[in-house]
Amino acid sequence: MPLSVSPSDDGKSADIAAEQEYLSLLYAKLDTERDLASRRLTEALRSAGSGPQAQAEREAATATHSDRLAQLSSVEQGLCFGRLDFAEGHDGDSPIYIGRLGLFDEDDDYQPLLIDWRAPVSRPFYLATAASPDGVRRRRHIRTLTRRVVGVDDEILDLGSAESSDHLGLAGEAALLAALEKRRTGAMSDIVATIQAEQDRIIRADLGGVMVVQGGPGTGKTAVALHRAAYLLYTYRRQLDTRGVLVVGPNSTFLRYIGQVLPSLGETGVLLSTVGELFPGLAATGTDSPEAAEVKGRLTMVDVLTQAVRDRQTVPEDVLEIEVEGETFTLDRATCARARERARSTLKPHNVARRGFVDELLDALAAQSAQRLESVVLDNVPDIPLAEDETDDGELLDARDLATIRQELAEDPAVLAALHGLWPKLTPQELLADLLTSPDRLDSAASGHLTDDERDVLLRLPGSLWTPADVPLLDELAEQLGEDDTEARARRARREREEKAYAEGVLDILEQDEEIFDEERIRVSDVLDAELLAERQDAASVLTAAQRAAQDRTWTFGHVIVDEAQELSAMDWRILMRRCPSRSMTIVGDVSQTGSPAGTSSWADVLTPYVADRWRLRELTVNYRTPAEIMNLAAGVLAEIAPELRAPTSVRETGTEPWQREVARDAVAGEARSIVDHELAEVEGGTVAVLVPADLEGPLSAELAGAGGTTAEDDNPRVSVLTVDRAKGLEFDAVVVVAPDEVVAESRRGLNDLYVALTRATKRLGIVHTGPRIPALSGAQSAR
Ligand SMILES: Nc1ncnc2c1ncn2[C@@H]1O[C@H](COP(=O)(O)OP(=O)(O)OP(=O)(O)O)[C@@H](O)[C@H]1O
Repeated sequence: MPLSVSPSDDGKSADIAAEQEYLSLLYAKLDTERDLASRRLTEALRSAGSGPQAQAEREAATATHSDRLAQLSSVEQGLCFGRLDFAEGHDGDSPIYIGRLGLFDEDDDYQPLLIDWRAPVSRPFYLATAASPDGVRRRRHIRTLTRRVVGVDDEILDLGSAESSDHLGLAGEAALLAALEKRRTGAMSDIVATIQAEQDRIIRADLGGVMVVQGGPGTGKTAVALHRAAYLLYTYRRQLDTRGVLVVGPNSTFLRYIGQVLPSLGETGVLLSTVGELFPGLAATGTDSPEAAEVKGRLTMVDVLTQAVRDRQTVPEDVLEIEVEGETFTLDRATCARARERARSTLKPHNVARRGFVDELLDALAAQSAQRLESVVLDNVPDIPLAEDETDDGELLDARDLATIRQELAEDPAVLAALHGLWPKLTPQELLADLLTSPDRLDSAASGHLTDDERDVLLRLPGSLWTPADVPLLDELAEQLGEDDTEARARRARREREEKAYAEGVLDILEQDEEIFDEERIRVSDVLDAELLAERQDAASVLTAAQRAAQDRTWTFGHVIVDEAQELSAMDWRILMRRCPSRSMTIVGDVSQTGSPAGTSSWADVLTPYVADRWRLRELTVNYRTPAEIMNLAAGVLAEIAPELRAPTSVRETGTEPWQREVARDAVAGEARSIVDHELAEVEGGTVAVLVPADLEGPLSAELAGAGGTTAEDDNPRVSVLTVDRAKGLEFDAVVVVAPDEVVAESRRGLNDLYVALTRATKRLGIVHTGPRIPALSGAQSAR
């Protein structure tokens, strides 16, 4: 039975007063820590000293203190939210307080005043039950508003209460229900005070390997994924600080929605990104037709791109003539084909293998030039008898002369143009734009891989915007094309040599100091060598791993978390796997909510190519968002999508049934405002979403402009008009689904989009039919 909401007991004034005293002490401590961090930051910014060492130290200190300051400021709201009291005889009888970060008392041997929710000792707060109390006698949720305690909710964990406990096994029911009943603001909140046991086990799972979290709508997958990022950064700080954590979401609306959760947990070292943003310097602002996106997402595109690259490595039909300063040089087909074969056989990427191809053809041209020079000389110089000690090797030009000739040819514009024509140096953007705008190139590359119709959907006009589905293709090409970085590498090696020499100098100075003061001490060089020191200096850069990663296509992350993972195409998975060679990943999603035609309905299908069967599955089964009345209706739709799947169990009921009514298609826009105003009044300041088929989005957005006081610039609007794909992962207090038959008809995956639409509401759901009714929705009550 789902729970009903009952007003929590705020009458425990003595308890509240006692907790207030402790909370005030914690905030006083927080203020002291903040002052300290702020003073240290000011000192670091003012610190004198020039030279690379002083500068690196200043930057590192500035970064450390400003991070600390940001962390201390981010925990202002809800600093402490829990307390555990232990049974007699349990080691450490005194209660512990649990909060957003750890605070310690320096004057009392660093006794903990507040324990970070991620620390192992906090765990019983989330896991202890009456049946398995783990030494806990009482779990107390402390509710606060700004710095004031406004209520406490206690659970006594003894066997007597075990029998009466709810079958969902919820921890801290009163606090949980209070959190779930809150009006939605349009931005996701953290759940740190009310994480449930099945969620906690996922959040704290080991770092390594691939873990898939499958769960129905509203089971907290997104919340769990974000708290897991915070947990991993806390627990594996050293490992993850340098490589960072990547959280991938389906679109920028979703990323905005979840954007505040990690900062509110004091974590800023995470890169939030869509797949479409993973190619630095490129904005994928265009949109593909669903058909084009689906074709671009197929794995076979790797073969198409491989062929497209090979097609750019050409040889002349017969003989290529090159005019250099009035003389004609030639490259015949056989010479070029030989050079191409040898370059390809190195298996190096196109731009790197090009060097070998060019070298070989330059040799051929230089040999022609040398031959000509020699015959000119021989034709014009009379035979001179050799001296006794001379031999005739038949060569008039030595190696240096040949090198000069070759160099001159290599710089000649006509030669450069000819070599470029045969094997051009290419960027991914150049190649893909050429491919998608040229029917001939596309025909050649896609032959044997795509049908004519599939090729046609890929073709586009020159100058078209890049789309998110192009990004994995560009990334693939970046790998296949490579970069001829010979010069950049030489520069880097030079810089590294200089840094190492400098670091050796620093070590020498330190060692001299040590010799003077203490001959017995371990030497610096025993624990630190010059290479390590040089590396540290580099790592001391002020940029966080997430910031550096955002600028570097080849960056690999310490851990990757993928949300709404069911939507990703096979090509999306390729780019993500490339960013995470360690395969330390958390993948969350729901295969019954897949909307994208390129997405998946099987985790095994997408993962097997990368990790075979070495991935573990965890499931979430309780729906925290959608009340039972709405979920009952949605469950009918799920039964038609996948009869073998069970809808998650709703944690609460509201007593409000979903409503439905009919409105003529051409009257919907006219009726929209009164429907929305009614819903706004019902949710008393909460949010309302109108979910529509694509061609009603424009008219209804225009009609509802300004509804609920929403302006076009609002990041968190009170009223949103959205197609279902854009509402994925989001939630609203009231949802109105307009023209469900059209939503189903335009979805390439049948009823999945409708299932997503029905499960976005936290309180109220309405359905406006403009056409034939969908049988699975017959359970909704008729209204007005
Ligand atoms: N333990 C919890 N305590 C309080 N709120 C929770 C808890 N777990 C989940 N929620 C809330 O339930 C709602 C749904 O969570 P979330 O969006 O993470 O679900 P989801 O599984 O990602 O849903 P969907 O697949 O439908 O997008 C959110 O408002 C979230 O804050």
